Amino acid sequence: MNIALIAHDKKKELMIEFTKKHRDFFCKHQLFATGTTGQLIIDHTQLQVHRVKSGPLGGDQQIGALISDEKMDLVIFFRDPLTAQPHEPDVSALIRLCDVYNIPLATNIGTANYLLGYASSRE
Ligand SMILES: O=C(CO)COP(=O)(O)O
Repeated sequence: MNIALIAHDKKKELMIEFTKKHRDFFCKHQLFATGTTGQLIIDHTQLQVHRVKSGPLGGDQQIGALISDEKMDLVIFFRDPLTAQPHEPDVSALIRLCDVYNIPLATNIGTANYLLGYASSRE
Protein backbone atom coordinates (compact mmCIF):
# COMPACT_ATOMS: atom_id res chain seq x y z
CA MET A 1 0.00 0.00 0.00
CA ASN A 2 0.96 3.61 -0.47
CA ILE A 3 0.43 5.36 2.85
CA ALA A 4 0.56 9.09 3.61
CA LEU A 5 1.70 10.19 7.07
CA ILE A 6 1.12 13.79 8.12
CA ALA A 7 1.06 15.50 11.50
CA HIS A 8 0.57 19.06 12.64
CA ASP A 9 3.25 20.38 14.98
CA LYS A 10 1.53 19.55 18.27
CA LYS A 11 0.85 16.02 16.99
CA LYS A 12 4.35 15.24 15.73
CA GLU A 13 5.43 13.48 18.92
CA LEU A 14 2.34 11.31 18.62
CA MET A 15 3.25 10.45 15.01
CA ILE A 16 6.78 9.51 16.02
CA GLU A 17 5.51 7.19 18.77
CA PHE A 18 2.88 5.75 16.42
CA THR A 19 5.33 4.96 13.62
CA LYS A 20 7.87 3.54 16.10
CA LYS A 21 5.23 1.28 17.62
CA HIS A 22 4.02 0.05 14.23
CA ARG A 23 7.40 -0.02 12.49
CA ASP A 24 6.99 -3.70 11.49
CA PHE A 25 3.78 -2.80 9.66
CA PHE A 26 5.05 0.40 8.05
CA CYS A 27 8.31 -1.13 6.75
CA LYS A 28 6.24 -3.34 4.41
CA HIS A 29 4.61 -0.35 2.68
CA GLN A 30 5.54 2.68 0.63
CA LEU A 31 5.43 5.72 2.86
CA PHE A 32 4.86 9.32 1.83
CA ALA A 33 4.89 12.28 4.20
CA THR A 34 4.91 16.04 4.33
CA GLY A 35 8.39 17.47 4.79
CA THR A 36 8.86 17.94 8.51
CA THR A 37 6.75 14.98 9.54
CA GLY A 38 8.66 12.77 7.12
CA GLN A 39 12.08 13.87 8.36
CA LEU A 40 11.10 13.21 11.96
CA ILE A 41 9.84 9.73 11.07
CA ILE A 42 13.09 8.98 9.22
CA ASP A 43 15.21 10.26 12.10
CA HIS A 44 13.36 8.27 14.76
CA THR A 45 12.49 5.04 12.95
CA GLN A 46 14.96 4.75 10.00
CA LEU A 47 11.93 3.89 7.86
CA GLN A 48 12.15 4.88 4.19
CA VAL A 49 9.82 7.79 3.54
CA HIS A 50 9.23 9.75 0.34
CA ARG A 51 9.02 13.35 1.53
CA VAL A 52 7.06 16.03 -0.28
CA LYS A 53 7.16 19.71 0.71
CA SER A 54 6.24 20.90 4.14
CA GLY A 55 2.48 21.23 4.63
CA PRO A 56 2.30 25.04 4.71
CA LEU A 57 4.51 25.20 1.58
CA GLY A 58 2.28 22.98 -0.56
CA GLY A 59 2.93 19.50 0.84
CA ASP A 60 -0.72 18.86 1.63
CA GLN A 61 -1.57 19.74 -1.96
CA GLN A 62 1.12 17.37 -3.24
CA ILE A 63 -0.37 14.54 -1.17
CA GLY A 64 -3.78 15.61 -2.53
CA ALA A 65 -2.42 15.31 -6.09
CA LEU A 66 -1.28 11.74 -5.34
CA ILE A 67 -4.79 10.97 -4.06
CA SER A 68 -6.40 12.37 -7.20
CA ASP A 69 -3.94 10.35 -9.31
CA GLU A 70 -5.26 7.33 -7.38
CA LYS A 71 -1.81 6.57 -5.99
CA MET A 72 -2.69 6.67 -2.28
CA ASP A 73 -4.34 3.83 -0.36
CA LEU A 74 -4.43 5.18 3.19
CA VAL A 75 -3.94 8.58 4.81
CA ILE A 76 -3.01 9.08 8.45
CA PHE A 77 -3.21 12.77 9.25
CA PHE A 78 -2.92 13.71 12.90
CA ARG A 79 -4.54 17.13 12.76
CA ASP A 80 -4.38 19.64 15.55
CA PRO A 81 -8.01 20.67 16.06
CA LEU A 82 -7.11 23.36 18.60
CA THR A 83 -4.65 25.47 16.61
CA ALA A 84 -5.45 27.61 13.56
CA GLN A 85 -3.30 26.65 10.57
CA PRO A 86 -2.20 29.26 7.99
CA HIS A 87 -2.82 26.69 5.26
CA GLU A 88 -6.24 25.53 6.51
CA PRO A 89 -7.68 25.55 2.94
CA ASP A 90 -5.02 23.01 1.92
CA VAL A 91 -5.88 20.82 4.92
CA SER A 92 -9.58 20.92 4.03
CA ALA A 93 -8.82 20.18 0.39
CA LEU A 94 -6.78 17.10 1.29
CA ILE A 95 -9.53 15.77 3.54
CA ARG A 96 -12.10 16.50 0.86
CA LEU A 97 -10.12 14.55 -1.75
CA CYS A 98 -10.02 11.54 0.59
CA ASP A 99 -13.82 11.65 0.54
CA VAL A 100 -13.98 12.20 -3.22
CA TYR A 101 -11.79 9.13 -3.84
CA ASN A 102 -13.01 7.05 -0.86
CA ILE A 103 -9.55 6.82 0.65
CA PRO A 104 -9.48 5.65 4.28
CA LEU A 105 -8.43 8.63 6.41
CA ALA A 106 -7.50 8.68 10.10
CA THR A 107 -7.33 12.11 11.67
CA ASN A 108 -6.74 10.87 15.22
CA ILE A 109 -4.95 8.05 16.99
CA GLY A 110 -8.18 6.17 17.77
CA THR A 111 -9.07 5.81 14.10
CA ALA A 112 -5.45 5.22 13.11
CA ASN A 113 -5.17 2.25 15.52
CA TYR A 114 -8.43 0.87 14.18
CA LEU A 115 -7.37 1.17 10.52
CA LEU A 116 -3.96 -0.34 11.16
CA GLY A 117 -5.53 -3.27 12.98
CA TYR A 118 -7.76 -3.85 9.96
CA ALA A 119 -4.97 -3.42 7.42
CA SER A 120 -2.67 -5.78 9.38
CA SER A 121 -5.37 -8.45 9.57
CA ARG A 122 -5.57 -8.46 5.76
CA GLU A 123 -1.81 -9.02 5.22
O1 LIG B 1 1.29 21.18 7.99
C1 LIG B 1 1.22 20.00 7.83
C2 LIG B 1 -0.06 19.39 7.42
O2 LIG B 1 -1.08 20.32 7.18
C3 LIG B 1 2.36 19.11 8.04
O3 LIG B 1 3.50 19.62 7.42
P1 LIG B 1 4.93 19.26 7.98
O4 LIG B 1 5.01 17.79 8.09
O5 LIG B 1 5.92 19.78 6.98
O6 LIG B 1 5.05 19.96 9.31
